[in-house]
Amino acid sequence: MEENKESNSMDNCEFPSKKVIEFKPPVYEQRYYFVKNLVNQHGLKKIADLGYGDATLLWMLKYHRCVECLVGVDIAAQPFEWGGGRLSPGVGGFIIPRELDLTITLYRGSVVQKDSRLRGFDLITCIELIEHLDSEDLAKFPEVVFGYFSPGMVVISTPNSEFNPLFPASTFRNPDHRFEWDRKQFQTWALDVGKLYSYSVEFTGVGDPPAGAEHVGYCTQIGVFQKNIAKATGSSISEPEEHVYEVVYRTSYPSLQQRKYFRFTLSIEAVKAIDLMKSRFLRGLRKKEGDRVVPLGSCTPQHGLTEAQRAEIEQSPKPYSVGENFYVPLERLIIYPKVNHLVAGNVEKLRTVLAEGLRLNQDQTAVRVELVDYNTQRLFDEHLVSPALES
Ligand SMILES: C[S@@+](CC[C@H](N)C(=O)[O-])C[C@H]1O[C@@H](n2cnc3c(N)ncnc32)[C@H](O)[C@@H]1O
Ligand SMILES: [Mg+2]
Repeated sequence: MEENKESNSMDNCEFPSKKVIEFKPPVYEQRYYFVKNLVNQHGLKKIADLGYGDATLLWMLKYHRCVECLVGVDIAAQPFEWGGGRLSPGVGGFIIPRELDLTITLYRGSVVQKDSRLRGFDLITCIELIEHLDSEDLAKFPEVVFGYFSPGMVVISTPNSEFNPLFPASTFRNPDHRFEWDRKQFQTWALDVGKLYSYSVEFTGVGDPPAGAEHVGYCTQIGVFQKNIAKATGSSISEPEEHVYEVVYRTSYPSLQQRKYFRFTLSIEAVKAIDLMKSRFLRGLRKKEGDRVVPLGSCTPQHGLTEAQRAEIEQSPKPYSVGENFYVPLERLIIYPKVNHLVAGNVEKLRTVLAEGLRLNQDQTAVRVELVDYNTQRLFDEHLVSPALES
C-alpha cells in the first residue's frame, strides 16, 4: 500500500509511516473507497482485484448487495486462514442470507499470466500494483489484462511522483517500486494502452495535496478505463480454457437464490408474523362464528407498519382458531412487508414454499399452528381465558 510516506499505511510491504502529511481518511482507504463508490455507482457484479495484498478491498466489497463474484490474484498469495476468515460468510451470513449469490476466490499467480477464469469480469482493479512490475512484466501486463481478461472496466492506481517532494526523503515511496511516474508518464502509458485495446480512459486520483501545493496533483493517481462497446461485442469469440493460477481460498455464501436458505428465511419471517398475530389474537379472543373463533379486536401488530399497510391487513381475511389450532390465511400473511418482498407478492409461491416446512389447512389457504404452545400457555395461565372455553 501507499507507501512509507503516506500516513497510516497498512501495507505490509512498506516502511513504517512518517506521518508528515496526514490524509483523512488515510490514503489507502481513500483508494478502497474510490473503488467501492465505483462498484455502487455502476452496480458491478463480477470484480477481480489483482495484487490484492491483505484482501481488505475484497473484504469491503463483499458487503455490496450487487456483488456476486469476487476474485483476488496475488503473486504472494498464501493459503491463509486469516484472510479467509474475514472473507468467509460467518454465522451472520447463514442467519441473514444475502439476496444474491456471492462466491469469493483467491488465486496465487502473476498478473502477467493468462488464466481464462479471469475473463468476462465487469471490473478489474490494480491498486498500487503496476509500480511493482519490472519492465518486462509491465510490457506484458496490458496484453493480459486489457487484451485477454478484457473486463468492462479497469481501475489502475499508482503513485504520482510529482507529489513526492512533499515527502521528506527523495527516494521511491517503497523499496519494491520499480518506477514512480509523474502524471504525464502515467497518462501517456494509459492512453496508449487504451488506444491499443479499445478502452477510453479518465484520470483522477485520491489524497489531496496540501493548500498551496495544488499544482502537484493527487498523491495517488488513478486511471479509470472503460471498454468501448464495439470491443465488448467482438470479445465473445471463445478461447480455450487455460487454468494457470492456483486456488488458495474459495467460499460461497448462503443466499436467497438457494432453495434451502430461501425456505428458511421465508419460514422465519412467516412465523414471526404469525406469532405477532397470534399473541394479539389471544388478547382479543372473544367471538364465535360457527366452529371458528374470530377476534373481536384487531390482530394487526402496530409496529413497523405504515398506516396503509395496517389498513390493507385489516381488510384481508382474518386469522381464526378452530379447537386448539390457529390459522393465518395466506392472503393475510402475504401483506406483511418482509414476507411480501420475499415472494414478490406471489401467494402461489408463498403456498408452495411454506408447504415444505409448515402445516397448511386442508384447502391450503392458511398456515396452521398450535394456538397453545408453551408461551401461550403461560399467557393463559397468567391472565387469559382458556381457548377451550371460547371455542
Ligand atoms: C503495494 S501492494 C498493494 C496491495 C493492495 N492492492 C492494496 O492496495 O492494499 C502490491 C501487491 O501486488 C502484489 N504483486 C506484485 N507483483 C505481482 C504480480 N506480478 N502478480 C500479482 N500480484 C503481484 C504483491 O504481492 C502485493 O500484494
Ligand atoms: Mg506500491
